[in-house]
Amino acid sequence: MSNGEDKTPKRSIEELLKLLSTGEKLTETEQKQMKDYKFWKTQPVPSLEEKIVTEGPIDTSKTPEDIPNTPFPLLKEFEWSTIDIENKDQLDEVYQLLYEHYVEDQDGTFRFKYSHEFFNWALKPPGWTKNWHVGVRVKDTNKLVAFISAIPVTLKLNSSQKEIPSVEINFLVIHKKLRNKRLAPVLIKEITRRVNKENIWQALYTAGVVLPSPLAVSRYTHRPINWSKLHDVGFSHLPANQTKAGMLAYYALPNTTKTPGLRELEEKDLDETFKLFTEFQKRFELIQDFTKEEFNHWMLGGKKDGSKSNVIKVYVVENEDGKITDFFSYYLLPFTVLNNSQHDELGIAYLFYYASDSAGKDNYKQRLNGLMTDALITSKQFNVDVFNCLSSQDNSYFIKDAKFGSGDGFLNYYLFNYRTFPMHGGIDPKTKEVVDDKTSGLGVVLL
Ligand SMILES: CCCCCCCCCCCCCC(=O)SCCNC(=O)CCNC(=O)[C@H](O)C(C)(C)COP(=O)(O)OP(=O)(O)OC[C@H]1O[C@@H](n2cnc3c(N)ncnc32)[C@H](O)[C@@H]1OP(=O)(O)O
Repeated sequence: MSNGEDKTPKRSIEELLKLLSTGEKLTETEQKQMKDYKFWKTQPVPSLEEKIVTEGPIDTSKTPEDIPNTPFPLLKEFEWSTIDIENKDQLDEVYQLLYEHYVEDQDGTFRFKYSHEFFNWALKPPGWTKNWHVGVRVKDTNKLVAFISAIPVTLKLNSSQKEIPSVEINFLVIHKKLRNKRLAPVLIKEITRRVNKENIWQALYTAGVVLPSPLAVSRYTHRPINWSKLHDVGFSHLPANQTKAGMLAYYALPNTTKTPGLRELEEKDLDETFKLFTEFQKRFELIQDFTKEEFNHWMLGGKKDGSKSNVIKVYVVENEDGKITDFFSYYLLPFTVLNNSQHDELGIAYLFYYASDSAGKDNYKQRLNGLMTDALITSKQFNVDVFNCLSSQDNSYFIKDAKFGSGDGFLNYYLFNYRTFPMHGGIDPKTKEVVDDKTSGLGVVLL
């Protein structure tokens, strides 16, 4: 390290990704056996060693009437609190809890910089209900110390073409001081109760930790956009045989996009883009079966007043005949950087949904590479420093060529109360390396 450089310990970019995958270590958790999952072994999920022979729901015995009307008991110091995220103060409390406790960063240097706009997008898709934004408070002080959320989704498995009314579970968080006290199972049971009461029996969720039992595993990859800033904040180290100038040159991107007809999505494009997307999604084994209304929500960032979203960015390609042939989208969720003299924020983009009518054709790989390079280029104007994507979807067609590097964070995908055959998550099951040019089974993107 040269004189005058920041004293922040240098983290490899791999460690950044680990951080983004909520800091779980695969090797430790992998060793845990089914009998050790005291909570999960009681739940309707496939066990770790189970060979799936038929797909379908696990427990079909219950009806909403069988489900208790009252919340699960909590220790007497705590109480349940349904969070009204339309109330600014309550939304602030969720923000604060996630800001301080969601990311497992040992020295507390990096934190997700959520915004109200982000939550309005993530937690309020069509059909959302306040009842599924579940908090736990300390009775004495009213302090919010835990949270879990569900949003309604319809899932579809290519194998059966069956629609599965479900929820997506996300933003499970417990205050650091209340960890390892078995509160997570109580939160999970309570959200299950609330969802079951609405006659929904399946859920999709992802986690860095290995639980019984992942239906697929994918890997985080990241593409430096502003390498020198990543280096400044300690995310990227300089490889021994490289110079800073060499790294900058390697990751340099043009200022203008290359795909003819590429432009930002406008509301008038939504119908056509939705059709293109729905067709494209048939490639994958597990998808969210979006309604038009849901698609509009996710693409417009939940904005109803026609103003532009600061969270989700969507671009379409319109050909010479005025037809939408491709689109891509990514969302922005920056990190706040603490204790750094040069930077207080790190811009991070996450690849979201995309589609191309060249899928399955000879030029598909080339087309996708062009589109993703354009995605990287467009992201510069939103101060993105690193662009992330998983090895899911068709991402292995461009990850390597577009200079995404593999992180050591992995993301496990789970279905609650449903058995499916294992799906390809874009990595080699043995080496865990991102494969080349192979459609994964995963057509779902969770925030
Ligand atoms: C039909 C409707 C169904 C709806 C529900 C569907 C299921 C939804 C499932 C939730 C999907 C969430 C999706 C996301 O949001 S994934 C993001 C999770 N959040 C974080 O990583 C933020 C930082 N960490 C924390 O806040 C805590 O460490 C959490 C809250 C994660 C655990 O708190 P804590 O560390 O204090 O532990 P405990 O003593 O209370 O409890 C220990 C038990 O909890 C099991 N555990 C640990 N981590 C997870 C995890 N990420 N998913 C599921 N289970 C998990 C663990 O194996 C053990 O069970 P078992 O090993 O003994 O069996």
